[in-house]
Amino acid sequence: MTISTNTNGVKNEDTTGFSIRPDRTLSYSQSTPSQLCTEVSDEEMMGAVRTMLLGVGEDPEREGLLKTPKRVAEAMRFLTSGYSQSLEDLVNGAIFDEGHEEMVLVRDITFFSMCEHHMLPFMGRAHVAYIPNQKVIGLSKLARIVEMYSRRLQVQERLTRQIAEAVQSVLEPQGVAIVMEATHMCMAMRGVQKPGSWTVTSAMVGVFQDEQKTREEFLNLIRHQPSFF
Ligand SMILES: Nc1nc2c(ncn2[C@@H]2O[C@H](COP(=O)(O)OP(=O)(O)OP(=O)(O)O)[C@@H](O)[C@H]2O)c(=O)[nH]1
Ligand SMILES: [Zn+2]
Repeated sequence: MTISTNTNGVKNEDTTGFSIRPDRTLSYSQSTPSQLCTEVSDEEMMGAVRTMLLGVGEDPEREGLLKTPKRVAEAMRFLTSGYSQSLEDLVNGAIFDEGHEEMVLVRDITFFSMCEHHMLPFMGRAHVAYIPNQKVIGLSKLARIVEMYSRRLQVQERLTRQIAEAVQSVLEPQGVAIVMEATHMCMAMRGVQKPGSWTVTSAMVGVFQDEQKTREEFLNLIRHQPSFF
């Protein structure tokens, strides 16, 4: 099976050549540098924030900034907490043998991540679909998978692919389809300064890649706006 990842469109050409083999579903991109995280103490992280405050010409001793290093260190720990989670713990055995073989789609899963180039946020919505091979997964677990990989330093393409790989590895379904739509603060607040631009990435596995009809059904379902909220 091959995952195709595309930017600025949801067409399905295989642009990456990335492939999942049964013997390496947890490839490098799934690995977590959690050991590195624990080697740096909170005090060291706070010291680095203090240095940054000095670097931007601020006075870390002024009242409003006294607790800022601690707050920033805590915020960074939270925003990267996905490094210390595992897929197995997250799924918690919530896989059910339902004999279901039709598409399951959880759409509009909001996510917040941080770009690894600038450590600035990018955020948007993820749409996660799969076609079961008898087994289904607890719906919230799909959102939790999105959350775990989002809470790391990322590029959107890798994030999209990791979610697809994760669903594939825990369920072994007939296919997985992911579309992520995000806006990047490093492109909005700084640099090229283009607020309002959206980046769309997709990853298609199995039948979603092989069968145009299945892919189109998925793309149609995420186009329609649900009306409840
Ligand atoms: N493909 C991809 N690029 C990203 C993502 N997040 C940020 N980038 C880009 O990473 C690139 C880094 O480019 P550099 O030239 O090294 O850094 P820079 O000088 O800060 O670039 P500018 O943002 O153009 O000012 C920029 O083009 C960003 O838009 C992402 O998720 N995917
Ligand atoms: Zn960036």
